[in-house]
Amino acid sequence: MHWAHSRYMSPTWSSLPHCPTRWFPRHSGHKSFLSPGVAGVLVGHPFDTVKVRLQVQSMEKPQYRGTLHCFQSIIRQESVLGLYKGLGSPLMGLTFINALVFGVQGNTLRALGRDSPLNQFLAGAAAGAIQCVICCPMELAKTRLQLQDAGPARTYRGSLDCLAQIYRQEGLRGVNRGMASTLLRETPSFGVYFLAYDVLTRALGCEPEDRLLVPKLLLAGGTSGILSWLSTYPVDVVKSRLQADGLRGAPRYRGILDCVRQSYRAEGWRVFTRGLASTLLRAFPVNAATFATVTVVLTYARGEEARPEGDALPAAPAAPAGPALAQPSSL
Ligand SMILES: NC(=[NH2+])NCCC[C@H](N)C(=O)O
Repeated sequence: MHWAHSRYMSPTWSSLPHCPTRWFPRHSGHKSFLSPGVAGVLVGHPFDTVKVRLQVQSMEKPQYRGTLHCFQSIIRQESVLGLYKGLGSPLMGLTFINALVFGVQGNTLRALGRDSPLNQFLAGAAAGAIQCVICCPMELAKTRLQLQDAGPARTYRGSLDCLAQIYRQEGLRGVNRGMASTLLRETPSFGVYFLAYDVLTRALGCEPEDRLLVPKLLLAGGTSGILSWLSTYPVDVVKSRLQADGLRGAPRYRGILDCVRQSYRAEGWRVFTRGLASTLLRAFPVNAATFATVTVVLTYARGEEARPEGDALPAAPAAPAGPALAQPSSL
């Protein structure tokens, strides 16, 4: 794979205005708010609720026997709406998060200059770390609402009420509970997320004129989502436990290491795989839709911007002398 031959200079690529990054150009931030976020959240949230319930339940007297039993129990005891508890939080946060993620990734890759596997990972990791500013409080509210009892006994009336109560009682530190574990989860996983997408779209030969482009983007996006969740899943279990801690009684954990130690002692290493099946069932469709939509929309947007009013696309400059460019999979 000729990383030295940037796909920025490929004929199909260079007919567009200078696009500093392979997928998400520097200005993609304000464009990538066009995320398919709402559809993805509506499809994925039930799986996320099941994941959180399985991650946090105590195995001393487990309420759920597994993924399917958890789905059935929630629907039976809380109706389908039980699967959508805490929905407001990701709905409010996701557009900002996706705009931040794709904007930071594109700008960082541009700043790093060379498109290489390491830089793809680093640009994704930077995006993953920065979006934690929104992701952590968003997931704190989501997790607590997904776990709280229903009815008048419920602690929080909604996501904003949850964050407001926590802020009043514990200040900014409370609203950012779980920030360290969120950073530990998101930074490497977003690096894997974008690197995997880059490698897979090249391997699949994704090109603008490819009639199988969208199925290939969906496959690459969904697979990248699964690989990214697998890469740091045990940290996600710890994060959920820390963000749920104290919801029903006195806090149990003194931090990440104490949570790992207590969880392992009580339930063995399998505790760090709780809810994994539901997570992977969610990860594929949500990320397939996210990556495919953002890539196609931005490619179209770039094509539109490149086309001067009424003129044909500028002719691609002759390929630079030297070895033939590797067939780029860039769009
Ligand atoms: N924790 C991660 N795996 N992050 C990367 C994927 C994030 C993506 N927005 C999702 O919700 O699936």
